[in-house]
Amino acid sequence: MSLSAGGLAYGYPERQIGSEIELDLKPGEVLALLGPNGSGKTTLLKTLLGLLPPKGGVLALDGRPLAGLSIAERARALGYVPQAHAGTFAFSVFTVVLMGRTAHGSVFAAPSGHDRAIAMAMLERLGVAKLADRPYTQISGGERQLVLIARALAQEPRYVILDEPTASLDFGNQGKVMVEIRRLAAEGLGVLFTTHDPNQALRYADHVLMIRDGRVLAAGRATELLVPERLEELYGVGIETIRDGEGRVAFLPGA
Ligand SMILES: Nc1ncnc2c1ncn2[C@@H]1O[C@H](COP(=O)(O)OP(=O)(O)OP(=O)(O)O)[C@@H](O)[C@H]1O
Repeated sequence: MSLSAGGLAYGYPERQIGSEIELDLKPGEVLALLGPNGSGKTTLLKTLLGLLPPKGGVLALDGRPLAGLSIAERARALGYVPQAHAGTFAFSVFTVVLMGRTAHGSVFAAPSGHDRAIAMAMLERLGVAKLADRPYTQISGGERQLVLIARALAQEPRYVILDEPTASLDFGNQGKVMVEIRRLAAEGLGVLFTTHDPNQALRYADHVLMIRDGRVLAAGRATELLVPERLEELYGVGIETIRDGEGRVAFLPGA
């Protein structure tokens, strides 16, 4: 069981962004994807989700080629939390989360009581149940991010893919979301997230995939890969390492 890519080339119709990507995300595991701006992280996520067709190589979900799965099968397996943008339509927050349930029913069927209960439970889990009746267009960027996570979880997927899930969150909510990510893995989901913060990857991810210019720079266990030399190579800046008395480290950019 895994979400895997082998020799994957990916990009847009007119433009290849990355190639030779090897990736294997197992249930119960957290994988952090790190790379400089424009290195191809979001495009890779969209390819793993089946939103962009691969330009080469193999993509498989639990051993089956991703391209052979129906949209509904994919939606039941893979939850996606995109970077939060202001919505166009003033659906209520509750309706946005309820949309995550369409993966489990007919697009035309009315949501069941069970669907509504799950949507509300996920809003509560993310601490935003009080926003349920508010228009999605009239909540803050950070609140939108939490609502999008609730929507992905309402899908009850086996894998969750999050694009910079903490980018617009305050310090407290960053911690809350990262703890939630660990909790999802403990419940058996495979979790893949992108981040610009190596400290977050070190603290919350089991494995790390570093990409630069669409190529794998390094892949492996977070504790082994997240060292200053490697981060300097990835980001092209000096890195300062802070250590506490118990051997824990944190990194600061621009040393
Ligand atoms: N729709 C598109 N068509 C063509 N090229 C695109 C498109 N969207 C993004 N790109 C290009 O693809 C490359 C990778 O972009 P991508 O968004 O995947 O990077 P990223 O690593 O997620 O960046 P960031 O950390 O800044 O969010 C960039 O050069 C970008 O300009």
